[in-house]
Amino acid sequence: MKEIGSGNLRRIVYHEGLELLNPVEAEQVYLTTFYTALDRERERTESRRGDEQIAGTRNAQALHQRDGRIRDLNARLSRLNSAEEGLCFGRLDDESGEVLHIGRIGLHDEDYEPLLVDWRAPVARPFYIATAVANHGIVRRRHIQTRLRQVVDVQDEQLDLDRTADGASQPGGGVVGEAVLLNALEARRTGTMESIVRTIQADQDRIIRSDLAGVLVVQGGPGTGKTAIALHRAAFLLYTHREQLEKRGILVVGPNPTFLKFIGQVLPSLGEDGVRLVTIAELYPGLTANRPEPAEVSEVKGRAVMAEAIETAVADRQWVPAGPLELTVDRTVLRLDPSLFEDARARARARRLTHNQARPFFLKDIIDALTGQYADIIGEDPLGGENLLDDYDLQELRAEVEAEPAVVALLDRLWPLLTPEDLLVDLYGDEDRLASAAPQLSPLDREHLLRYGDDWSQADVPLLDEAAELLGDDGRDRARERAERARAIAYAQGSLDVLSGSGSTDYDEDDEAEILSAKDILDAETLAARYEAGDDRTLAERAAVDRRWTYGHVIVDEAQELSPMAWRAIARRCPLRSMTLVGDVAQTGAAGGGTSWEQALAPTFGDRWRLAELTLNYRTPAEVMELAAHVLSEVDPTAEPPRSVRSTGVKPWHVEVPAAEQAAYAGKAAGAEVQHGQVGVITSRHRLEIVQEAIGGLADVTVLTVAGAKGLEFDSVLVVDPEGILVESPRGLRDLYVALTRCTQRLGVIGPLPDVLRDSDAWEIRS
Ligand SMILES: Nc1ncnc2c1ncn2[C@@H]1O[C@H](COP(=O)(O)OP(=O)(O)OP(=O)(O)O)[C@@H](O)[C@H]1O
Repeated sequence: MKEIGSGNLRRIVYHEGLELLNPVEAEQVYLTTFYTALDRERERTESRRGDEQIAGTRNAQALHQRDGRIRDLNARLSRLNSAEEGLCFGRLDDESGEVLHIGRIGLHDEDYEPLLVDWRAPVARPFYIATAVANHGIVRRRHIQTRLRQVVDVQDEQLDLDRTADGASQPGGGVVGEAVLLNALEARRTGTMESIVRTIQADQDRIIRSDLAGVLVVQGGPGTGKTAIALHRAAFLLYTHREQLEKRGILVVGPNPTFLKFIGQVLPSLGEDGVRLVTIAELYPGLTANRPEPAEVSEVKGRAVMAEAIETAVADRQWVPAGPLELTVDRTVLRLDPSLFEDARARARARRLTHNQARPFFLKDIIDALTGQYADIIGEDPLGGENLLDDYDLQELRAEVEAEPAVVALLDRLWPLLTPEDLLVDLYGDEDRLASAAPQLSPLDREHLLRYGDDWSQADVPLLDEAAELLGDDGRDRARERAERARAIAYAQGSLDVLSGSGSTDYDEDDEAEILSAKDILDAETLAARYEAGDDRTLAERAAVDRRWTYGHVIVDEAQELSPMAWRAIARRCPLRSMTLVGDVAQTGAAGGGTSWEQALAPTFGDRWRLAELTLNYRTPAEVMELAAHVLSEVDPTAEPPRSVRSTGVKPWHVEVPAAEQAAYAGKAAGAEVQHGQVGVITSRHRLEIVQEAIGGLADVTVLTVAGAKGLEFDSVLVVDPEGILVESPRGLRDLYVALTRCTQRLGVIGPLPDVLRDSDAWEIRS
């Protein structure tokens, strides 16, 4: 598509006399033109794809290029399809009367002149940031509301202070497109997050368009749009740096699977794939890490000292016996001194390889020594002459030593081949090993780690990852490479079959020389290249099975929850350190999470990160935020609560019911609240089951603990047993703050009020 020059708005005049129409009718004319262009582009793309699919070629390289083109066309088609809903939503008029329409994607007319501008293009930016004071040359911003392919409303903001326009409003309240924004915020929630592309605010836009390079931390209170921004930033970065990011992709890390489901549709609705959404538990391929464990255990596992503990645990597996050892090979007794092992270990370690990579070098040293000693004994010349064995004999002896079970067992004890899982199972299962590897931990902390079994919790994942780095290839990676190679061969073979089966296809004489031959198929390098081109898995699928996959950009949501060990695992996935980390240190629930960004990030990133802050709350009504602010001031007296952009006029309600009746009351109240939309019932961990039973699968009602509710939102929220939430975790106050700030409209609290909320007259008291 033709690029539009920054700040140089094109005049687009399609129909004479448009200005005589009312704004809705005038915009309808434009909109119809855009949809015509969209349909045309779709048809063109479909027909190009059809042509590619039936095109015959006998040239192997051309075949692969064709597959690549089909993939690109598919991506283009899904982008076009995703733009159907709300294709155009804005218009800018500049001082010279030029007009620019902003949409979900860019479109051009038959002459390749720009028609509709992608919201991410630089020229679209004034739509989000222009104000009457700094208008970027724009005199009017128009918000266009559509349903299906019809314009239903337009709202104008006059940005030229000298002009007066009929029906045009001045931007107010510090927000852009106030009426449209408030409409969006008032709308009932659907249970999944939606794109905010129509109403991104100026401070959010600055973050979305911030440079790709470096670590950007976005701190903002509840509802300030951090998640929404992080996802739109991913879409922006993919658009702006497509070449760079398409190959490596973007990783989005979220707190739990429910949250990932909640946000999962935003990027596809913006026409973007190439993004992998995961929880920390999924970072380590081939493992399900869902074993629940007490918070204090996870906290110990997340501490930075565990990196040293893992390193020492690996070193401890490179064992040197305290005294001399004797081994018998074919009735010959060999005596081995500890210094032999020490020297071999020092030489192997000096190679600076991973444990498994260094192993063969260590083994070779020991076997050389054993074979030498063995040969000295059995080849000794009784007459005192030179050793009687020749090279052939020595080789035989060496083979004998290598095969000797006692030698194999000894070598496995001295320097075993280890998987990360082996290392951790052995470490957790042995008090002495733990004491040796983690002397920095107290006996109680080590007791927390002590366990038998090989199932895993989320907090184990960063430790397994750490171990994998130090141990290196344990043979599984090679097995994976072999499997990939087998896929490549199958792919090449498939191509060959297609070629040999398509004898009737026309082809150039020149192509003949390049016909895939058996020799080509056996060429590993060619195969690898072809495999890349022929791999039809999505980027997310390829990245998911490869622990060492590194991404072009990493986004972490609810980043305050990550432990130092989790940060190390994340940083490994992005050596370029191009990251966006969004969160709120006042909402930290995990015992090992951070309560200040400096403290959380220093061990991994030092001070090499930049901070952006958000202060407006788009979710929680002012009436609810006023209450939540009491809790925040207990969490951190210096923290400023985010300012709600709207109030609903509805007071939060509270009812004091005895503990035994709270669940039943919640069931009744939830039944009444569903008339207002999606209901979230948030309760303490120990009341979860009983409240779930009382709700009994009511449609549009979700029962969760605070940890499960992180990042989510509902039209109405019922907080059941606030005291329980407060006392059952050392971060109880922060948990209560999170629970109170999940609603977009209405809040009810069931159970005795904690002191921090008691004195407020913001409540409607129910009996
Ligand atoms: N510019 C905007 N236009 C419309 N809606 C917005 C805008 N910014 C935020 N929102 C809405 O506000 C709500 C809160 O946004 P989001 O969940 O991204 O906030 P958050 O900062 O991640 O919150 P929390 O920290 O509480 O999880 C969402 O419904 C989101 O769509």
